[in-house]
Parts: sequence; C-alpha cells; structure tokens
Amino acid sequence: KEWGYDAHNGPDQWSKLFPLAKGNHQSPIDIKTKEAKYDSALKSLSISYDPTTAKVISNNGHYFQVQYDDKDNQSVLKGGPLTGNYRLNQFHFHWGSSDDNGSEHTIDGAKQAAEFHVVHWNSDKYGNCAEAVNHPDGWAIATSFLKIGADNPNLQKIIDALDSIKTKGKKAQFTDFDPSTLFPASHDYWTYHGSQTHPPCHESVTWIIFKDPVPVSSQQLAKFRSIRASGAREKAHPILSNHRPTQPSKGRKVKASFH
Ligand SMILES: NS(=O)(=O)c1ncc[nH]1
Ligand SMILES: [Zn+2]
Repeated sequence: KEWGYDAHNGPDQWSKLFPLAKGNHQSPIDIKTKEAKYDSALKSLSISYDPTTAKVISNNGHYFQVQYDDKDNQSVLKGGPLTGNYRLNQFHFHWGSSDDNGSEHTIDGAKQAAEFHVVHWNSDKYGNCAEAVNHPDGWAIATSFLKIGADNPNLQKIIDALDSIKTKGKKAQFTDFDPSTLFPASHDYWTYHGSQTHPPCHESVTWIIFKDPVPVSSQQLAKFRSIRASGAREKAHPILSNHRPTQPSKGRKVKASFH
C-alpha cells in the first residue's frame, strides 16, 4: 500500500502511515502576497550549477526526476536565506489533470499549471541528502511556477526523454542540463520554512519560491501526464495529477526578497 495521489492513497490518507504529514510546518502553503514582509537582511541568491553533474532521469511512480552527482560542491545554491552551501541533488515537477491546476504552492489562492522543484541539501553540515532531510536546516528547494504560454525550448530535452521512462522504475542516462534555465529572469523570491510535500513530509525545507513564472505550452505539459505510476507489465495508470493541497500556515511568516 504505497502512498500516492488517488482517493485511496492520497494526501488525506498520508498521516496514517506518515504522522509528520499532520505537523505544524507542512508544505505547500498559499502565499498571501500582501502579508509577505520584505526582509532587507535576505541576501541575493547565488546559483552555480555544472550541467555535466546531471546523471540520470527516472520514473519513481510519483513523478519523473533528474538526479545529480552530489559527491562534491560542483552544483550549489547559496545566499538568499541560506547559511552555507546547499548541494544540488535532484529536480522534478508537480502537475494537475488539466492546465488550470497543478502547482502545489498557490499565490493569493491562484493555482499555477505546474511547479518545478530543485532539491538541495546542506553539505556544510550533513553527509548526504538522506541524512540532511532529518534536520530543520537540511534541505533547500528552489521553486518556479510554470504558466501556460509558448513552447519552452529549455524543457524540450526533458520532454524528449520521457518516452524512455514511461513506466515506474525505469531510468535513462541524462546529462548536460542546467536547472537554472527553468528559473525566471528575475530572482525575486518568497521564502518560508516548511516540509517535503509528500511522505515522509519531514519539516526540513527552506523554500525559495520565485515570484515570476516560466512558460510551458499546453502540448508540452500534456506530455508530463503520459508518465505512468504503473510498471511495464501492469495496466496503464498515467499520473494525471501529483500535487498536494495547500496546508495550514499555523502562523508562519513568508518573507519577500523584494519590495
Ligand atoms: N516535493 S518535494 O520536493 O518536497 C520532495 N522531494 C522528495 C520528497 N519530497
Ligand atoms: Zn516536489
């Protein structure tokens, strides 16, 4: 009985097996832009990725992800709300069953078509990504919203790889990809402390959410939905939607890097 996004194993059921899902610092949340306070102490973000550290694209049955070689600090995120080096480990996306929903975080209640998560871990303090997720300052996730518009050429290499990882458990070699090509031109961001957005839902994430969206065409996004939760020899079960609903903010303050 694996967690998922269907009625029988979806977000409302997760806390039965993963009690952290009922915590007070859960993600995603709704970003109320008028309540987000500008914080002049927030530094500018330093994003430095080596595209050759991209290694493998895989289908874990929940989404597809690209994993990076994180044996040293070749691809790191620093600055912003962060102290020290956060090493790039993987990226993935969340989407919905139609273009009018799909993001996990919302902006003043508005859902975006999809959401891009670039996962990093605190390599100054912890030995690896899995260890870091057990600590409040362990992870940092840089996030951009995808908005329906023109074809995004920076997504095409990913989309062209999806046919090779159609079913759960499949992997394929994938390199020479810089995730910052899917960040907006402006690095204005909101930041708050929260959790992984799916089990085990550890509250170890500094979220860094870019204000401006990046484009994706409806046709490109439709290809995401062809990825399957089912294995090669099982009945086809496309992942039409894999976003968690927003969680109570429980008094948490969202800070803004911009006026
Ligand atoms: N969606 S997320 O980036 O918060 C995540 N990745 C792995 C577990 N949870
Ligand atoms: Zn995610």
